[in-house]
Amino acid sequence: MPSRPESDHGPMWGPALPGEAGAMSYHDPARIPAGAPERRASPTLPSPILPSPTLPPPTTTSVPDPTRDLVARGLVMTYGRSGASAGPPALGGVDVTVRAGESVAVMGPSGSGKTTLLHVLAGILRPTGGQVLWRGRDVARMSDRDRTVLRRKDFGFVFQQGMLLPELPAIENVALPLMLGGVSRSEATARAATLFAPLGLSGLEKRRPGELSGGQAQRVAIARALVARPGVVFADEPTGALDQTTSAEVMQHLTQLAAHTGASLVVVTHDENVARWCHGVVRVRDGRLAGGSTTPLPSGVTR
Ligand SMILES: Nc1ncnc2c1ncn2[C@@H]1O[C@H](COP(=O)(O)OP(=O)(O)OP(=O)(O)O)[C@@H](O)[C@H]1O
Repeated sequence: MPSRPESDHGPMWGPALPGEAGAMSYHDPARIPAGAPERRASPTLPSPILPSPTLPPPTTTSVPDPTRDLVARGLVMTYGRSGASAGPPALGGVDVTVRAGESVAVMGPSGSGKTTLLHVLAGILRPTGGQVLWRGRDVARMSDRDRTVLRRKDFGFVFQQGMLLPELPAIENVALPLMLGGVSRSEATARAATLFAPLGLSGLEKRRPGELSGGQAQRVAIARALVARPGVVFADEPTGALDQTTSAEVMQHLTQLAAHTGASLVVVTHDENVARWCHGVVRVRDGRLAGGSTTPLPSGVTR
């Protein structure tokens, strides 16, 4: 059994090592330190839609690795002008680590800062303070142009309504991120086509988004988010417009395809049934992690 060092680094995203003396169990809420992401039991998977992931299982080390993981420290986000007219911060000092290849659900009441956190992690919003470390770079300090390139190359996105381009057939919606990255139309379309069968979308390649059901459209959006093999997929209420059964199917496809390609996953959701599909849960209240503790920086990383 691999050894897990006694951790002074707070949240650990590696799977609990059952039976190991002193190992933190993510399945026992009483043993989770304040502010640490909860570790979730795996949902019972129906029969797999995709082949099993061929990549190594998620890391079991406890110290975040900013060269592989998405590591955010001390995130502060205040909308509007600074000074007296500024409202309370939407994020008031949040630390989150999303380990390579793992999935995390972000939960919390309406207005607690979930979407703001997702947008800051994904480089859509520049935070007022703090760091977002991704593959050795601080996303928060990149130029607008570099963040645009980063979002296109390294990140994928799924939104509540899919946000597919209504005038394009499904296959072209999926191929689009590749074409924007310089891949030829024929190769992009061929690569996009390989995702339709695993996602249960065979035969729907030429349909326009308006001719798809909500669940089918979200599966097309999942294909589009993952076709360029991003390092992280960000999903904001990806099942918010779906019924429970369709929602479970979409989450199964999303988590399986992410695992198959090795992508990490950040899912904002109000739904505990959606969060069950993720390795861990971060709870946000009033712009802070519920419990309020912060995670020390990994060694070698400075604020
Ligand atoms: N563009 C904006 N300008 C000003 N304030 C904003 C903006 N976007 C969000 N806020 C405020 O920031 C806080 C957090 O909003 P956010 O959308 O992140 O919450 P949320 O948890 O995602 O909410 P919901 O679950 O309702 O979508 C709220 O008080 C909100 O009013």
